[in-house]
Amino acid sequence: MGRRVVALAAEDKDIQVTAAIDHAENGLIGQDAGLVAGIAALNVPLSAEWPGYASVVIDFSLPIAVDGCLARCVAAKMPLVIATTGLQDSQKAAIAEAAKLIPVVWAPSMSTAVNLTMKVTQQITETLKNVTGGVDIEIIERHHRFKADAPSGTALRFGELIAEKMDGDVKHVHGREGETGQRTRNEIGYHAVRVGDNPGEHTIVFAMMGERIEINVAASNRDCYASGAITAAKWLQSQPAGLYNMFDVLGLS
Ligand SMILES: NC(=O)C1=CN([C@@H]2O[C@H](COP(=O)(O)OP(=O)(O)OC[C@H]3O[C@@H](n4cnc5c(N)ncnc54)[C@H](OP(=O)(O)O)[C@@H]3O)[C@@H](O)[C@H]2O)C=CC1
Ligand SMILES: O=C(O)C1=N[C@H](C(=O)O)C[C@H](O)C1
Repeated sequence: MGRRVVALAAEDKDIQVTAAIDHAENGLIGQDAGLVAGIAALNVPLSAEWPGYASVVIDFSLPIAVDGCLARCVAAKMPLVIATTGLQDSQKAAIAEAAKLIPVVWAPSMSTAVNLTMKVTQQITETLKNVTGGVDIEIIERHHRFKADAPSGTALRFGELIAEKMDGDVKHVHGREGETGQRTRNEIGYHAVRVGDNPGEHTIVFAMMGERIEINVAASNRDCYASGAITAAKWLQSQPAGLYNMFDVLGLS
């Protein structure tokens, strides 16, 4: 993702890429970030050192890197867009604390299509939750074989948003195996598929007795996430300290 963010940001006349950060052991440290991204040289070396200041920071990394990134941004008062998924609850709490001091956009999917689909699935849930015979809601996500976390942050967010619209306690069930017994009413099932180079696909199934709806939202490539993060970064620069998500950025709140 870092490569695509650099490449798309470099094409944007309103953006100057001033730093590209990775960890010190990365074999590409010292090489030009533009060349690493497959575009012309930017005269910005990929570095493990943070700049003193940048007007906004975009983080696509690993959970282990997020705490340090957050600390740097708070110390230098830099607005931060966090796209990394698979975070621990303690890290989510740290993000909320940091957002009291700096503006933060945090979202498991920067894609416009995904965020719109989240709204649609909430609407469907509200309409179907008390349908005669009941509705079973399951979330199937597909991603590339390199993905390190499961289920995807986006699938979990779909589940949270859908659960907000259901009545009573919701049980989140991750995969099924063995003598599971019959499906209970108030559960949401999650299924993580890892295949080839899939850039991200989510299918939300609303199944009733006799008919069903399946909503599928799929990326053709990863640029929807990179350009969404860039849109978020531009928007964030004029916001006060606070915790925002892509609904806020896209005007869907
Ligand atoms: N919100 C969204 O829309 C999207 C979110 N994501 C999420 O973004 C994250 C990154 O995805 P992706 O680019 O595919 O993953 P990659 O593993 O390809 O990239 C992660 C990068 O972070 C680097 N890194 C590791 N540790 C550190 C550190 N301490 N400081 C700085 N950089 C570090 C890695 O370096 P090295 O390879 O040397 O370890 C690597 O270059 C994932 O959590 C993914 O789920 C992805 C797409 C969209
Ligand atoms: O790792 C990925 O590739 C993606 N991760 C995000 C997630 O976990 O939801 C977003 C997108 O689906 C791509």
